[in-house]
Amino acid sequence: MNLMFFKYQGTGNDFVMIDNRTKTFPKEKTDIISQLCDRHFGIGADGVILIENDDDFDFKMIYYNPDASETFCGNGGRCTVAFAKQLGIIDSKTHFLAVDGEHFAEINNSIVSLKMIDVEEIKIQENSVFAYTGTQHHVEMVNELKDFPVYEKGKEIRYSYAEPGSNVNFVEQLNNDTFKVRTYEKGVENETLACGTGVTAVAVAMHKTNKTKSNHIYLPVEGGNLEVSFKEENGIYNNIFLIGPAQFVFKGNISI
Ligand SMILES: N[C@@H](CCC[C@H](N)C(=O)O)C(=O)O
Repeated sequence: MNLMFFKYQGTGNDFVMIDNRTKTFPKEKTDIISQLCDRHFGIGADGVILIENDDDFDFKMIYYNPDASETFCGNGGRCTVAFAKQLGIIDSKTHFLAVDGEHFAEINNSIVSLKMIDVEEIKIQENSVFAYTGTQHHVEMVNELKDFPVYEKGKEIRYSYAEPGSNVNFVEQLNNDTFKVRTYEKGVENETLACGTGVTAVAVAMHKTNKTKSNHIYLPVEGGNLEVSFKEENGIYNNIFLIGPAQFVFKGNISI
């Protein structure tokens, strides 16, 4: 079968995007997902995203990690909004459905502001924080993040959580509202250049543990700069927005 794909990236977190409104993508063949993401034998990506029709929303986003596990992806969500605009499904504002629920978003000159789910689950642990932001995130502060062994330590911590495990974010505070982040992603099983649900977890974790009083946080990552703004009411974080660039890279056809 010949498959048309679009490649997008958001702060270096890159995705193969497929317009599956015709429902022709063979979802049951999970090895195809890994093949498409393979950087040597496929297109190369941190995940695969399908856009499908939905009766009640502008579209439905389906996200797969390279190991074919399904979850939500923040940068993927931002890229999906840009892709929906390129396909002519939306103009500048949208309301769409994903595995973690509904999302609102707005796109202006390739900058996508994506409303994330409310964060109710924030667990303060001995030297870290765990937060659920559409997927599982461990947040830990370290010194000298530039030289920190993100892959080795991330892999160890990722498997210390019960199935499905957790993504692992290492953080260094740069000033009162700015935190540098490097993330080990489960499902990719490696460090990626950025993680949207990850920086969202970092922003709420830093606020919750009084590392910042700001509700608009700047998050430099390996692939660029992200921002997260939020409101906090009785320990629950709502009106959370993940903000950053989402860019089309190229399109093509691949035989699967
Ligand atoms: N890069 C993503 C997160 C993708 C999902 C993650 N690997 C998981 O399994 O939870 C993001 O931008 O949020």
